[in-house]
Parts: sequence; C-alpha cells; structure tokens
Amino acid sequence: MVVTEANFDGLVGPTHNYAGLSWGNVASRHHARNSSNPRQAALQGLDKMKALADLGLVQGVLAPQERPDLATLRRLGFGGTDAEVLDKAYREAPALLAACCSASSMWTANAATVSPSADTADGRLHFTPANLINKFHRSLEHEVTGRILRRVFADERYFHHHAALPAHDDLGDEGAANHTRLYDDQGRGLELFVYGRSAHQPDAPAPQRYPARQTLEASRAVARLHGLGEHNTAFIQQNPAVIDRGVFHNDVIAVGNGNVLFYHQQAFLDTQAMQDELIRKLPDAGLHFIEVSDKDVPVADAVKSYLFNTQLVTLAPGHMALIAPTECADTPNVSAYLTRLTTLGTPVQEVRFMDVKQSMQNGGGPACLRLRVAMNEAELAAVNPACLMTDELHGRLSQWVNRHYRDRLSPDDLRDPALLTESRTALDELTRILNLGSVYPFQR
Ligand SMILES: N=C(N)NCCC[C@H](NC(=O)CCC(=O)O)C(=O)O
Repeated sequence: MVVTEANFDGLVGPTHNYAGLSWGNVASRHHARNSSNPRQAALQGLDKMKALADLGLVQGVLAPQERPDLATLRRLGFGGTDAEVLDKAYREAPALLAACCSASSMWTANAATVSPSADTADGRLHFTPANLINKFHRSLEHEVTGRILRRVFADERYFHHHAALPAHDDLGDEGAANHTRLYDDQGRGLELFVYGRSAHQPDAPAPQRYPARQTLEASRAVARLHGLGEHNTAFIQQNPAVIDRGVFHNDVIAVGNGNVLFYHQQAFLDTQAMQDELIRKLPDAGLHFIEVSDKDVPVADAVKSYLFNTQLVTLAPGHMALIAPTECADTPNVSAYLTRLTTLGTPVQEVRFMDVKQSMQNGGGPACLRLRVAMNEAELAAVNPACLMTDELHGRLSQWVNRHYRDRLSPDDLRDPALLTESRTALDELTRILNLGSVYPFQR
C-alpha cells in the first residue's frame, strides 16, 4: 500500500508577537517584548510550505486560531464592549492579554498526536489534540484545533478524532513534538513517545529548573486511545538535564523519519536502552542511529541553531533531505557538522536551509511548524482539498496575508481594538478560502 507522509503547517496568525510567555523556552524569553512582523512571519511560513510542495511532497495548511481570544478574557472577568475588555486587560493584567493574543497555534507539531491507520487497532487514522496545559496561552488552543482538524480530516470512515486529555498537570501533553514514528520498507511502524517526567513516579529523574511539559501518563493515554500496542510503541524518557538547558520539547533535540533517528548524544536518559528497544521492535528496518556528540555540537549550539528541529523528509527511496533553519548555517559548529553529515553514508544526503526567523525567535523551527500525517491513497483522497498547498493556494494566501497583516506589532499594540477587527475580517475570509465552515467562536 502506498503511504504518503503529508506535512500540515500552521499558518501564522495576524497577532504573531513576542511576549515571553514560555518559561523554559530560551528563545521566547530572549526576544520578549521585541517588535514582531506578523506579515513576514506568515509569508516565511507560506514560502516554506511551497518549497516543500515544490520538492514533490504533499503539503497541507492548518488555519490559525481566533486571537485576541475575547471569550477567554471575558471568562477571566473583563467585561464591557470588546474595546473595553481589551483595555481593562491591558491595564490590569497585561500578561493575560498577551496570553489571549498569542499566535502560538502556528506550531502545529503541538497541535495533536497523530497515529497512521497502519498502526491502530481499528485501522483508522487517529488524532488527539494536545491539551498543552503547561502554558496558559497554549492551553487555549485544543478546542478550536480539534474543530479545525475535523474539518480538514472529516470522513469518519478513515479518521478518528479524540478530545484532548483531561486538563491536569499529571497529563501534560504536547502532541507530536514529543512523538515520532519510524517504519520499515513494509510500512510497519513504531511510534516513539518521549516524555519529560512521570507524574506517578515522583522519585524518578525529572528536571529541576524548567518544566517537563510531557508526562509518561499522558503519552500512555494517547497510545491507548489510538489503539496502539506494546509491539508498536516505545516510551522513552528525555534527559532531564537537557530540559534544564532549554530543550522544552524532544523535537528540539531529536528527529526521526523512516529508518533514521537523528539525535544529540544527550537527548535521552538511557540511549543504549532506547536503541536496543527500537532494534528489537523494528528488526527489519535497518535502523540508522545518527548520534551527534557534545564535542561536535554542544547542547547550547543545538538549542541556538535548532539543528534537530529540522524536517527529515524522504525525497526518493533511501534519499532524505534535512530541512534546516538558516540559523544552522550561521552557527559554525553546526554548519561544519552538516557539511560532514551528508558524507557519512546514511540516508541523509542533502541539507536545505529555510528562513523562518520570525518563528525561530519564539522558539519554533521548521519542525515545530508542521504536523505530520501519514496517509494511504484513500485517506489522502478524503482530505479537504482546499487545505492542500498548490501554487495557486500559495499565491492566494500570500495575497491574503499582504492585504490583512501588519508588518509591525509590539506587545502594547495588542490592546488595539482595530487589531481585533482586522484579525476577524482576515480569518472570516480564510475560512472561505480553506473551505472550513464556521470554526471560530466569533462566527458561531
Ligand atoms: N518545539 C515545538 N514543537 N514547538 C515550539 C513551540 C514554541 C512555543 N513558543 C511560544 O509559545 C512563545 C510565545 C511567546 O513567548 O510569545 C512554545 O513554547 O510552546
């Protein structure tokens, strides 16, 4: 059976800004209160989507969320007209206003965990939106995310949508950022769930400074919901020491594709046990473990450059390309390593650089911006075609961005009622372009 791995990227929303909301994510902290350029951010994202589509890959687009999130501000006690709600929140609780304005749904690696039908007990493709409860601004995403996913993957014969896990710290779930799938030539898959701590084993290793956003209990719950078994799952603990150095998701330090796992020496708590389990559970894949040493690339450089937040994509059998942010080319250790990587005799044979700086400055690289969905032909044919990237859609969305987005936004601009009107006008038009129906609260 032919299986196609599609990347669904998050379209950057009109309120993209730098609010320093993510403790543990060093780029977010570092760029807090800088001015952003939402128009450039969205165009950079669209250009990445087009570049991947031009490589012959199936590329989709997921709509952003409605921001500012007036409904949440009202739930928090800010009343009056929309303009009054924004003004009161700005004066009394600017951090809450910023959280309710974040365009963080752009990082669709955190939208959901997706299990292809080849792996699941009922033979359907399963989606569980991530509850993202570790960060307030991100915990506001899952409901509309679930609604958008249902409109893109609507056919219940093929697609099974779950609700997000219950909103408790014990079940912190960050979606595909901590999940990757390896597979062999026969399409037999092994889903790797990487977690930061175990809620039910409080004495087990855990980070001391920064939060572990994903728990083992959440990963196991998602695997159960998706009908996965011991044979096609592995639950691996992230090295808590690197979480404390800014690796807030596993996709900041490891990426997998096909029979390749590319990771830093310090990524996992027990690398040998991880390798043994993967080889035992996927014996025919001829797995390649590409481990980058501390000596070649210190953790700090990996975090700065996002060497592992790259997209590893298969362009032809046995031929993969690494889609890396331009920051990798600008970091000497990393650039030197990448020059060597393509000569090591692994399937990774080329590196392409993309400029997604606006997203990078909030800690989101190429891999954060995409949700992978592996589908067979019938499933792919059932996807909402208006959400699949073509030259025409790229042109249309670029025009839409140029018409509606500002080229400069500071945290103080978030109180501007005109921004609310601009965002709603833009999103209303977007739902027609992407044929999504009424997914936003303001449309209901
Ligand atoms: N690694 C993956 N898959 N995703 C990256 C998510 C970045 C996001 N940044 C933010 O939410 C910053 C928003 C701000 O500070 O304005 C986060 O920390 O959740």
